[in-house]
Amino acid sequence: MCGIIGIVGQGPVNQSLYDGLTVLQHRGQDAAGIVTYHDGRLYLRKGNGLVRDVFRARHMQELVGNIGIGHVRYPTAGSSSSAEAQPFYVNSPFGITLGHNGNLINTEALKRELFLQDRRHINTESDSEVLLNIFAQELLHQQPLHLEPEHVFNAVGAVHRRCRGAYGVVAMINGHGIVAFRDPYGIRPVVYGMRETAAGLEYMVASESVALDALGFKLIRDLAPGEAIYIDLSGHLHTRQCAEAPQYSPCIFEYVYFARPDSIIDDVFVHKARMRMGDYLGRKIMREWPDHDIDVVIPIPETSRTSALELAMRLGVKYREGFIKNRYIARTFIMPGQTERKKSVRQKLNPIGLEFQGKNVLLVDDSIVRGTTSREIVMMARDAGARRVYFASASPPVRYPNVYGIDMPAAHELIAHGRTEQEVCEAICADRLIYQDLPDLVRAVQKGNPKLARFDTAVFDGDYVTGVSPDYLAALEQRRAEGKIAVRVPRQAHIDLHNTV
Ligand SMILES: O=P(O)(O)OC[C@H]1O[C@H](OP(=O)(O)OP(=O)(O)O)[C@H](O)[C@@H]1O
Ligand SMILES: NC(=O)CC[C@H](N)C(=O)O
Ligand SMILES: [Mg+2]
Repeated sequence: MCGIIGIVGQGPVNQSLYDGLTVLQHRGQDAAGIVTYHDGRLYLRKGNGLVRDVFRARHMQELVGNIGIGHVRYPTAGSSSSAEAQPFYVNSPFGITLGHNGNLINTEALKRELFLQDRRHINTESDSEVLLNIFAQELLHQQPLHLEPEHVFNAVGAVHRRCRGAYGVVAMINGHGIVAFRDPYGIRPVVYGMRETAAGLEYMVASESVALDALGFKLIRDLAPGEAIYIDLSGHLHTRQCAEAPQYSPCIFEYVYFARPDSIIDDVFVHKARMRMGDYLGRKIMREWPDHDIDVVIPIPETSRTSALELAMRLGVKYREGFIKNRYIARTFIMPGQTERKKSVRQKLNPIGLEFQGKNVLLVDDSIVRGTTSREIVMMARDAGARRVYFASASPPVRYPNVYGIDMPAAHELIAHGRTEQEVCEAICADRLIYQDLPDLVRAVQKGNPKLARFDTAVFDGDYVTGVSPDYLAALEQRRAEGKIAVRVPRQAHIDLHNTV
């Protein structure tokens, strides 16, 4: 899950882009990038690391201009190499830079087309570079001498026809403006807003509303699935539905884990959705285990806190922050590489012994994916003296790969794949395991916006909104096993094509 941002301002945007990216950091920790435009030139800085590590004062000073875009990356294609950090750049037509959140599922076919039909060279394994070139090629097809919104929207329409998969995109067209769009299913989120300044109105697009809040922008609305927004250099805003048959199906995992709780996505407060997840899970426990002997509910920080508190209230059981999180360790799940993830769980969380000693504890997490966290944490609870360790997951068993921008392309990595709930319980060494039911998860989100008739719930039920062939999934599994997807590349051990130092 990456984070994207774009600002058309009335003054320098470098600091606002930087600040916005730090607020979106939870969506991608592996690489970050900003590109600005000033007086006919683009200024790009990108590299591996957290936002605070990638941009030094000397870079910030060089990122001049009143318009720019930014990206934080969590790789789901190619490798973690800085050559695949975003925004990507292509020089024709106009000079376009692009940041992408999501994942394409027809990358290889598009890459072939780009070469055979358009003689375009793709220099990395990143699907985002392919997406950029498709957009660029389609813009070129419009043969625009003077770029009009019409041309931009036609190009986005063609992207929708050619690209399959998930994409929330922000792109900057040199000398013209910023365009953002969402795939026809709206799998990945994109919002936009505005800020009034003494010099005039400024516009911003971002993956999550929390980035707008932090910069003092007022949320206008989400982009609809398939819709594009184009803000030109003089600050005029244009929007257009560019897809032929858009169908709202946002990714439900944004609500479970990815998004910040203080964001509003597709008119649903993430915080409230998580509260309802906790409440519904509490009701399930009361239904199925009315004579439970839980003494205390303990969340596994960070994300499960919201749902765990509601769950405890529903059960009428004490809620205690029994694990303390080291605030300097980042999110574990989005780290590339299982060794790094595993090590981080223990570094990140430490139990407060007295909350566990002699008690039957119910540990609550938002999800169990690979089981890295739950396995370790159950053991830590036992080591801390718990009598019985029960585990509850605010989402259902994750049994199927994700192909839309979450790095779980292979079913064999998922602890619940091919296992019954009882077998997962045994695998994580818990005394009892309770999962949320899928209809309850859907209800928890949908209650915030009843107009959302469908979600992408593929990781739970294998129903992919874009359709995915078994062959494609088998090939992914194979490529992952060969270490070819989101591969961890040692930092500094590569050479890349374009980057400012
Ligand atoms: O079963 P797993 O493969 O371990 O994945 C699931 C865990 O990973 C995430 O936590 P993470 O540490 O990434 O972020 P958080 O601090 O926001 O909870 C998520 O909240 C679960 O705790
Ligand atoms: N998580 C994402 O959104 C990843 C974007 C893109 N597929 C990449 O790997 O860079
Ligand atoms: Mg967690």
